[in-house]
Parts: sequence; structure tokens; C-alpha cells
Amino acid sequence: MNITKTHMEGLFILEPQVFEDDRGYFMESYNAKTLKALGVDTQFIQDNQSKSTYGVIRGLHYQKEPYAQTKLVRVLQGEIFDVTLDLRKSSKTYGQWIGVKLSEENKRQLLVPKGFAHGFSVLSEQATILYKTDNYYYPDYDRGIAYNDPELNIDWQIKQDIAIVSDKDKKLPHFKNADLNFNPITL
Ligand SMILES: Cc1cn([C@H]2C[C@H](O)[C@@H](COP(=O)(O)OP(=O)(O)O[C@H]3O[C@H](C)C(=O)[C@H](O)[C@H]3O)O2)c(=O)[nH]c1=O
Repeated sequence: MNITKTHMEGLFILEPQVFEDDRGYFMESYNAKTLKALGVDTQFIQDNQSKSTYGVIRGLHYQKEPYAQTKLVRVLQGEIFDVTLDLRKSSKTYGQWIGVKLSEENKRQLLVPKGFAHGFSVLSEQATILYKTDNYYYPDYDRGIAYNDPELNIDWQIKQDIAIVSDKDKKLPHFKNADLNFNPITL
């Protein structure tokens, strides 16, 4: 497993070891030991899977405390531009976002700690993603930030005029008006 620390505390890019042979390939797509070695001591309790077509943007979403979620995101089919936004007020990268291409080909995974908003755009004809969370879905605690917030100026790597966004996501607040209550993270 190749692990890349990003400049955002706790946000890692994981690349599992792939064993290829004339049948295809095998890889351990998840191993709790790997996360423990990173100091990420959490129990994933829910798997989510979504399929989207080219140009879809889902997000930016997060759950408020006490149901904030760590996420382990990977792509089963296609390619996405995965964006995370640091909402942790005490973090030195507070208010900053980072985008990473995750794909069936590169088999990269993103380990997103609690305190981030998460979203992605679909760069391939279709994309199926699977992600683990360490808290259940609590709709009353589900929050979001506008994908097209001009102050964030996120480049989703697709033309904005073709973006396919849910009605719910179209109504999300800008970052400066977002409902954040992440306890200051002692880093
Ligand atoms: C997240 C979630 C949703 N739902 C139901 C609620 C809606 O009836 C339906 C679609 O939900 P939503 O439009 O919020 O789905 P996405 O836009 O893909 O949301 C996800 O998008 C970004 C990328 C994320 O990181 C979040 O985990 C998640 O919010 O599934 C559930 O039943 N359980 C769940 O855990």
C-alpha cells in the first residue's frame, strides 16, 4: 500500500498493492491494519455506493457533530475529480480545498477525516463510487456547501454549464454562511 500524506492534516491518498496475472488482478481494497498504522483508529460501519453520469457534481456534503463522518472513498468504475474542503476552524488549511483524480485505473483511494466537506465531479461517461463511513446517515445532521461558491472557486474539471446537480445541492449555502460546528481539532 502506497500512502501519500497531503498538505491537509489527516487527509491521505492510498494506493493499494495490485497483484496482476494473466487472469486479471487482485488487491486488498480495505485493511483496517493500514489505517491503524496511519493512526486512524475508527470503525467503518456503513458502505455507500453511487453511480453517476458524466458532468454530475455531488456535494459538497458533510454531517454535523456528533455524527461527523470519516470517509474512505474509491472508484469502482470510471473516473471522478474528488474534492474535499477543510471545515476545521483550528486547522492551518481551514477553508482550503484539494482535488484528486480517483479512477478505476489508478485505484487511488482518499481517506477523508471528520471535519471535511466532500464532493466529486464525474469525468468519465459514467462513474460508480464506493465509500465507507464511520457514522450512520443522520439526515437531520446532513449539511452542505455550494459547489459553485465563488469564494472557493473550485475547478471541477468540467464545464460549469453542463454540470448536473441535484435540486438539494443547488440550494446549499456558501461557505461563509455554512452551518459549521466542528469542535476545534487539537492537531
Ligand atoms: C448519504 C445518504 C443518502 N441517503 C439517501 C437520501 C436520499 O434520499 C438519497 C440520495 O441522497 P443524496 O442526494 O444526499 O446523495 P449524494 O448527493 O450522493 O450524497 C453523498 O454525496 C457526497 C459525495 C458525500 O460524500 C456524502 O456522503 C453524501 O451526501 O439517498 C441514504 O439513505 N443514506 C446515506 O448515507
